[in-house]
Amino acid sequence: MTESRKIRRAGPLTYHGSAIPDTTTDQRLLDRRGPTDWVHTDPWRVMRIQSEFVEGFGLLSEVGRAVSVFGSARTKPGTPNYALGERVGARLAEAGYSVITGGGPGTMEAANKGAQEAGGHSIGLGIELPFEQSLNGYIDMGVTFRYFFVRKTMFVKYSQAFVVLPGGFGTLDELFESVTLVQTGKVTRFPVVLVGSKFWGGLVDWVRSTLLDEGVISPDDPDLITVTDDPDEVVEIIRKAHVSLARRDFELERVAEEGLAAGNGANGAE
Ligand SMILES: CC(C)=CCNc1ncnc2c1ncn2[C@@H]1O[C@H](COP(=O)(O)O)[C@@H](O)[C@H]1O
Repeated sequence: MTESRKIRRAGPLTYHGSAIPDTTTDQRLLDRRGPTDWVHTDPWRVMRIQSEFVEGFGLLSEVGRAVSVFGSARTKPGTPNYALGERVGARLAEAGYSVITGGGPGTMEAANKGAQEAGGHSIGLGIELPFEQSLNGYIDMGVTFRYFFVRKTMFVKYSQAFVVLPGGFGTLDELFESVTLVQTGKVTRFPVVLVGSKFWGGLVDWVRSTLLDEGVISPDDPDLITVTDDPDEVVEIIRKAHVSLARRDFELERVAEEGLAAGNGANGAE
């Protein structure tokens, strides 16, 4: 690829050829080996971070029910895991969920493709990376973020379940961040479904044995994750979890209303 054809997306900006900066926005914020002028500019950077939140909220706030699908950026079309990603995207779309991915290649592309071809709503939340990268070609609504942490907020805020296909460090990061948010009660309606029992089996066994044996997680914690090989079951697990969470909400509301009616209303605090 010639220099002039290279592009890099950073938020609403697209850099071409020699205009592509040597570093990414995240590197300039986080990498302290760089020049120290960041000390003087960070307060201004906050405005840019804020604008990414505004843009993300603006794009996503009217998306209905949605599921985020994660998985390897390196999975090639025509492989079993790519086909699995397509089927998962399609089943979710058929069940009425918008499909949100990281907007990149591999399994992200597969899930977007499956969702789009099934007539669903396909969303990509891309990230500025040090090498050339654009959103995959199966996205109806996309935004490219500069900051990883802003993008991650969007996945959690605008989806009601996480589905995780086989992947590497990025996928593991997204998996464990979501499980931690559920474990600590930061999100309360979040099934986390791993797809591919052969790939995930070793990790799940390790969680159930080593982590439990060492006492570093609670006995119920392994149940925060469900594993399946069947895209239909992915949808079934998510539906069931949402129904039981809705029932729980209804029950909590009923108890609160009864309490109020009996004159013991507690003051809710944010
Ligand atoms: C060919 C290549 C490496 C492209 C990278 N391009 C990417 N574009 C968008 N999201 C990404 C990318 N790489 C990693 N991610 C994020 O991290 C996860 C995949 O990381 P990994 O490949 O499993 O570790 C994805 O769910 C995605 O949210």
